[in-house]
Amino acid sequence: MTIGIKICGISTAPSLEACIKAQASHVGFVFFPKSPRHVTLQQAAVLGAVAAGRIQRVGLFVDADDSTIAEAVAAAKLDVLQLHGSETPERVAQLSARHGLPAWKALSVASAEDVARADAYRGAASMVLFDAKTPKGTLPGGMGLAFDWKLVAGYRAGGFAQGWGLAGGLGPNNVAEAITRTGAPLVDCSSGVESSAGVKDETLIAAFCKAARSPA
Ligand SMILES: O=C(O)c1ccccc1N[C@@H]1O[C@H](COP(=O)(O)O)[C@@H](O)[C@H]1O
Repeated sequence: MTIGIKICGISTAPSLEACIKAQASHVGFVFFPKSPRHVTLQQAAVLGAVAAGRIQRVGLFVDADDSTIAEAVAAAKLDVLQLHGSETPERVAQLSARHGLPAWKALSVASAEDVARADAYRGAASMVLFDAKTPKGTLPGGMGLAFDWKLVAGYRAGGFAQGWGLAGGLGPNNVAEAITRTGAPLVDCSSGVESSAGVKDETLIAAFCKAARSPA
């Protein structure tokens, strides 16, 4: 099985090139002003053009309004929407249909009940992305926090056309074990390949991608 690898929070051309060189499948551009990884429309347009046809471009949004999403899709020529807030199944389906793009729904997980919430998104989202629950008042992701992988081990993603993904606290040192223990077909990493918040490290990007293709 070819593992999907998404590196999120790309905001510079060198880090984008590092993802392509390391053969990641997706890069994420964060359209959430509270994030240290937020990109402007101008940055997104440049990065989106460089990425075109070389790697899939994912736009990350947190309960964003229609115009924010429409402007980002147009600027970066996004291939995928990643909805990382409290978007309902109806909102996910509406955005996917409006933009003609697959939509990934991120769900924060701390219990089996949180994982079961994915059922409501079958047929609406093309993928469910399980991430750790973060403390109140902090970012809803990108915090380097992991959850108990046992909760999603062997997850059956029927009804999600693109399957499912694992995020939260992944890095070069634990991604192989995470894949082996959960069977996740896609892994997503942001802070685990950074030297400081929002600053990607090209060596860590390469190490993460290599480790993800070498299950423990
Ligand atoms: O990366 C961010 O800044 C971010 C902000 C708001 C929501 C999600 C965000 N990132 C996503 O969070 C997960 C886990 O990140 P990490 O690897 O634990 O740092 C990942 O899906 C990112 O896409």
